[in-house]
Parts: sequence; structure tokens; C-alpha cells
Amino acid sequence: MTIEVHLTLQRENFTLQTSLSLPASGVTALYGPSGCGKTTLLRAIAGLEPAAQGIVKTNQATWQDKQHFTPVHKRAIGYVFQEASLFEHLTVYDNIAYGMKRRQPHNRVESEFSLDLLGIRHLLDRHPEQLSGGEQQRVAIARALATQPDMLLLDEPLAALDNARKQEILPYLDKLQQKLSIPVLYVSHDPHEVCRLSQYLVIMDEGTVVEQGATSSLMSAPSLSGSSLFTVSQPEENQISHLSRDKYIIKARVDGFDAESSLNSLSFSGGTLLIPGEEITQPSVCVEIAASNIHLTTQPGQVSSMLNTLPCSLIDLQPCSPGYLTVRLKLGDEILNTRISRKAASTMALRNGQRLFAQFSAEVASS
Ligand SMILES: Nc1ncnc2c1ncn2[C@@H]1O[C@H](COP(=O)(O)OP(=O)(O)OP(=O)(O)O)[C@@H](O)[C@H]1O
Repeated sequence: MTIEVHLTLQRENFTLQTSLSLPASGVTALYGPSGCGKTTLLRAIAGLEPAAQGIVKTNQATWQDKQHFTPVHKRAIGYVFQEASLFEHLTVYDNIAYGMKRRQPHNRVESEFSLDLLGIRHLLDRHPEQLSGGEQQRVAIARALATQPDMLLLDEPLAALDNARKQEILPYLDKLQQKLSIPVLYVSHDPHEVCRLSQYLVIMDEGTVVEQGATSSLMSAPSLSGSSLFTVSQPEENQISHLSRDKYIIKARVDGFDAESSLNSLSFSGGTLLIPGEEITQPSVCVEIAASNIHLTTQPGQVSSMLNTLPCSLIDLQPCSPGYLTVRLKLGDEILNTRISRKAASTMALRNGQRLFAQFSAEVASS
């Protein structure tokens, strides 16, 4: 089953034109530059943009088509904005009870369940001003879930939080995405959040959908690899060092932890990754690999301080700066670039299509 969203909205200086078939469960991230129309799309799905024409269909109902338009209060939607916008004069309990009054007749999400899932049971008697920003957002999500929606819309729910508060709330969002049976549409500017929380990804630009697909495969799609959408660049000091400072973000599943050597083992399409440190408790994480940290060898068995040695194939070599070449590599489904001197490329007799081994260290990405 899918959610069908085919909408057009004409504003004076902006046109939204989207055609989407989204998974009816899990988290779909809407990602794209500021002003590309992410919020407008969420608002149109919620029925807050009556001028938007087209079709919005969920598993449960048709909210909009040529013949009819279900008003916003009749769409079974939970909507959370950047700011928690709780009722200041009400306690946490009463804020959530307010959501329960707007309950849809068919129950899908238990309020009790979301109190525990979001870790807010101990906050029920407090007022919003007695809560941290992260706690306020968790209450706002619980209030939205209390309406027992068929779909949860989260519009950059972490954008107003500082990094410490973001780190505090992310594990709750991890749990939410594992336990909720309803679909979640999650707007974000942040590739780390997209990678960590979503299974499906919609990339937008100028009111249209540029790409859509599984997050793990889209993040490394060749068509995006040059766009820096999912590479994290530090400010450039000079052009030559630019490439060597890029980082790649890969979504990996956590498979196990070896307590003796404090080593996490994770898997992705390219094989098994080893990451030292504390035990990772989430089921999946985003992993960063610095392009400058990728070393190439023609043999797998060479001893190295890099923990990971994975087979890859060389797609092509391009000149990038005097004495250097950019090497494009395919590692599982991922496409990664690294830089190598012309001299090393000639010593290793590198050629397109060659099978190589990439040695690198990886770390868990922090948002
Ligand atoms: N109420 C409005 N009236 C007219 N134009 C609007 C209105 N709200 C947004 N816009 C315009 O519509 C376009 C899309 O805005 P929207 O807020 O959907 O983008 P966004 O991708 O969510 O941006 P951001 O990431 O900065 O929140 C922008 O050009 C914006 O200026």
C-alpha cells in the first residue's frame, strides 16, 4: 500500500508540483534547500493549503481528489512544528488530554504507549516553561499522537534545538520510528537526521521532486554524488585540500559488539564495518568516512592501522589538481571519491574497472 500525493499549488513566485507514491509505513524524509517547498507540501497534505489541487490518498481515506476536499480538522493527521507550541497555561498532562479530545474514531496509537516511548511520564504535572526544548518537543509529539492520527507530519522538529538537546531527543525518535505503525513524514535540512531516521527519501528542489527512493540507495546514487547533498564539507582553506576534507555518510545496520576490544560491527551494502568505541545501542546508525582517510591497495592482506579493508571497484580517474587524480570507487552500492597522486596511480597501474581494496577508518556520525 502507498500514500498517493499528487499536488500542484501556484503562488506568485513559487510553484509546487509533486507526484509522490510514498510507503504507508516507516519514516519518509523530505529533504532539500530552504524555500524548495517542503513545508508547503506538508501543509498541503494536511489540508492547510486549500488552493493546492490534486490527489491526497492514504490507506484509510481519500482526503482530496477532483470531487472533494476533506477539511484539515477531518484529516487524521498529527502535525508537529519546529517550535513545540504547547499551551503554556496547561500542564503536560492537559496538553496531551487536549490532543485526546481531537481523537479520531478508529484507534491506532495508544497515548499510554507514547508516554513511555517518548519518556515523558514523569513530566505530566509540569508546565511547558518547566521543560527543556527537547522535552517540549517530545510532549508536542505525544500530543500529536494522542489524536490517534493515520499519519504523523514532523516539520523540522529539531531545528530550534541546540546540539545537546538534539542528541537528547534523537534516541526517542529512533524508538518512535521502530514502534509506530503509522507513516511519518519528516522534514529536515540535516543529512545526518535523514540518514539516521528515515527509510525513504524525497529530495526536493524549487517545488518539484528531484529524486525519491530508499534512503540507503538514494544517498549514494551516482546522480547525487556530485551534488554534495550527502557529503559534508568543512569550509575550504584552499581548493586543493577541498576534496580531501569531504566526508561520506553511509547508513549501516548494527550487528554486534565485542566488549573485549570495544569494537562495534556494522553492515552495509559494501560489507562489514568495524568501529571502535562504546557499544552502539541503536539498530542502525549513520557512519562517516572521510575521503582523505580512504587508502587504496591492490592486495587485501596488507597490515594497516585502518580497521576496515573492503573490496571495491575503480569506476574512473579524473585529473583534479597538479599531480593528483580523483578516484571514483564503487563500494557495495556506495560511490565514494578519494584523491591519489598521479605517481601512485601509475605505480599501482590503476585502470577503470579494476578491483581494489579500500582501507579506511569510519566513525559514527554526530548530527
Ligand atoms: N504564505 C505564503 N505566501 C506566499 N509565499 C509563501 C508562503 N509560505 C511560503 N512561501 C514561499 O513558498 C516557497 C516554499 O516555501 P516553504 O516554506 O514551503 O519552503 P521550505 O522548503 O519548507 O523552506 P525552509 O526549509 O526554509 O523551511 C518559498 O519561496 C516561500 O517564500
